[in-house]
Amino acid sequence: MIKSVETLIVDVPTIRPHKLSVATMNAQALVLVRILCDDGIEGWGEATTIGGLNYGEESPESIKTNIDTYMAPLIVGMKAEQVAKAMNKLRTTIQGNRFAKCAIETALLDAQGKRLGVPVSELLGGRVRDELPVAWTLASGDTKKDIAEAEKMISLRRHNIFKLKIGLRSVEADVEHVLAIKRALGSDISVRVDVNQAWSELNAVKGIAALQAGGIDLIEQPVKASYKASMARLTNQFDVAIMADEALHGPNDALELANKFAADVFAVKINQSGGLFPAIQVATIAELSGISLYGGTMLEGAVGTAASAHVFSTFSDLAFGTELFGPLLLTEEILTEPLIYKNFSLQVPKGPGLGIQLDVEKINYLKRQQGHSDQVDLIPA
Ligand SMILES: O=C(O)C[C@H]1C=CC(=O)O1
Ligand SMILES: [Mn+2]
Repeated sequence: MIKSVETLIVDVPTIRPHKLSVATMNAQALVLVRILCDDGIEGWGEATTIGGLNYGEESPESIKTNIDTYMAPLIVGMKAEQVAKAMNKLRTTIQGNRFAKCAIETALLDAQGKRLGVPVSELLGGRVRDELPVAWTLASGDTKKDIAEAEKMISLRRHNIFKLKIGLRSVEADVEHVLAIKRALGSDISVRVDVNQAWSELNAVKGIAALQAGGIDLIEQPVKASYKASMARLTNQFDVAIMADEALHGPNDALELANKFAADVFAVKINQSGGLFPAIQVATIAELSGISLYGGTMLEGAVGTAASAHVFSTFSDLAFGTELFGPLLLTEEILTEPLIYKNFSLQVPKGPGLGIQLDVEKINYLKRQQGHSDQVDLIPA
């Protein structure tokens, strides 16, 4: 039986300012969910947003409040081993709130995996890989610093795929920045861009043409999420892969984008999809439509990253790899044993459930005290 659902917010500073077109992040707020079951098993889940409400329509505070007030009472007392039934109750009773639902589904699956002695990946159909290639996002905003950061990552054998956050400056300035980095890193290194919806279609045509000519491999969400026809025209016009990210809020969007031929690649995210099973549905729609897959992140900490890794490990074709670097952007470790990054990849945990152990003392020390939401360290773009 599900005995209790606890939520807490943990604010963790980033290792450097992370500059996106929508916000500059100096910290990440992890919303952690702990579900206690009457068989003594506990499960952990996590939701994160990017820049409070700058990126999406849920905030860390809304996730916590909505779980505490509306979701927990619906599932407390239900059978903990009936994860699908509990999630069905939440999904049929509560509108939206994909991130909150994802955190709860993660915690229930973590507990269920521990109960059955199997990794979450096996509850999702089974992993086909134990390692996931991991891109790093260069987002200092400074060309020289980004090149130095990339070179360091390559020499550490931590990352050989780099994604650059652009869209704040003029198209010309951004293209110059990206191509300077591509030239410095050479042809063996994959360089991609994420525009985070910042371009008009006209700017996108200009920018993508120049980036394609300069050897860039992937263009992520160049225009607004709602401009699906525009995404379709860009996908049709250019050889370079166009990826949908913010346009993908779960399986229904995936179906619409696939039907409109509006992307070459889907960035699958467990939080944006509304949970681990909906994320798998997004991937299934992609696979059935000939769309390539990329394992995305909402800059989750260790719990959400481990959960994402279990999901992505089930994808047979992960042509563009993943960007599961969230924990590496944070200054504090919240696991007793950190996730393992080596040989340009993240190892998918092998133990029961998520296969991770939370450092509860550390989490208690870091957790936001009630009424201190002003701790969030955010600079709007
Ligand atoms: O992809 C996004 O839009 C969000 C996120 C993922 C990596 C990163 O730096 O930001
Ligand atoms: Mn993106």
